[in-house]
Amino acid sequence: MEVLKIATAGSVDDGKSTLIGRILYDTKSLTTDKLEAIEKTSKQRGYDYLDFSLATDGLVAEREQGITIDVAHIYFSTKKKSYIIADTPGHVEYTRNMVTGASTSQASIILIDARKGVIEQTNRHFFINNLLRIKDVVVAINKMDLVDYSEEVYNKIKADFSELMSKRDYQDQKITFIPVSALKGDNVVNKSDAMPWYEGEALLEHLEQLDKADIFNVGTPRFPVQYVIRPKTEDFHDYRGYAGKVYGGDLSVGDDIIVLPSKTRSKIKDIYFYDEKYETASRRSSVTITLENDINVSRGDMIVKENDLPTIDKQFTANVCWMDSDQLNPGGKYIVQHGINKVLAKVDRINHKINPDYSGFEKDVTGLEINDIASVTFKLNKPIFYDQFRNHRTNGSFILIDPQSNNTVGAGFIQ
Ligand SMILES: Nc1nc2c(ncn2[C@@H]2O[C@H](COP(=O)(O)OP(=O)(O)OP(=O)(O)O)[C@@H](O)[C@H]2O)c(=O)[nH]1
Repeated sequence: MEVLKIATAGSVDDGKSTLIGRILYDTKSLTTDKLEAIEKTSKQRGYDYLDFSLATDGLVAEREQGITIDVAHIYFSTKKKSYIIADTPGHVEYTRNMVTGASTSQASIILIDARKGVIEQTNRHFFINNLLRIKDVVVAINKMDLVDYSEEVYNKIKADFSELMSKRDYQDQKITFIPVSALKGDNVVNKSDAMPWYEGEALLEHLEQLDKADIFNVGTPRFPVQYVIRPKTEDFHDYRGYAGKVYGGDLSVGDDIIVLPSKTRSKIKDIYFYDEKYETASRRSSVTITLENDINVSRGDMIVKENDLPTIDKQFTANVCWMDSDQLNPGGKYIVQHGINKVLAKVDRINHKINPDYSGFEKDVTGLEINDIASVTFKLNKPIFYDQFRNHRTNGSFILIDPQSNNTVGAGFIQ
């Protein structure tokens, strides 16, 4: 079943927990004991409604105590899709968590409290959605019940948000505005009668009809070889299979390919999934490939289509989100982990720091602090095969590892 990962980030009390709880409740994804606990606690607190924010309370409590949870993941399914909601707090000190949550998401929900409208955190959240090329963004204007379901309020927020949209550099992003009340359930899973002026879909209806082709970057296939399979048995004497996952596009039997870095040419002979043969390996599937020619392919090599090569270089510039309490400085040495390859890299220069609220750039920066986002140029001690992040999310991104502590200290998106 298709899996859709959605990033959410919001500021305190805009109703994110209630919205997620409402989705879980209306899709019947809550367990009976959880539901009973919500009913009981809501009653004890004297509410005449169910407090759905309690559905994600366990996660919230953990986060407040500072235990383990950086990004909480919530799972539910409908008949059509499986969903993963990556839930992060929206404050500036959580920028790195937002980046982590959003970097693997295909869609995102930006929540706005109808009474407050567009606030600073809305800017930051939208900026990260742009930086990470999230294709489908839902702007959910919540608490509509508290503004008398007013079309005027909705239109004003929509107009303010559209001003933000004029600042973004990623124009392919689809933005959908939905007026909701998470508490009352208006336009969350079910379409509401309270806002007859709104002609669009309810939030979940919108997510349900998102087409794979629209939200995933489909195009250029990249196949990093994770493992070379050479069974030394009589039956499979000449067998050499290359196991890995196809990223970004499909590969088919008969495709003319090139193996990097050797640039040897061949053709795809067979594609196996377990012991079944397939004509095509679609994007994100894990398969074993065999080639027509007997050539030398090792773990860490990449199989790509002949007419569609990535950049092969020892230098690149990337937008980096710095995640460590020690500064990143020019001259600093880190390990770039790009796919399964690890290469030693040196920070050549910090080009500029980017203010994540769309207030511009800062030049002449001497170091990056935790949660900073900046354009950084790296020099590597051997070439890697990369794409621009805008064209290929997997092959255009990497993590930075501190060679001493082995900690992940940053995430990067190649420009
Ligand atoms: N009237 C009304 N109240 C809402 C709505 N959505 C949320 N609330 C209330 O707003 C308050 C905050 O909601 P939460 O869901 O806890 O907000 P949150 O954004 O998850 O807050 P944090 O977890 O603290 O970040 C609660 O009292 C909710 O009952 C809504 O659509 N209408």
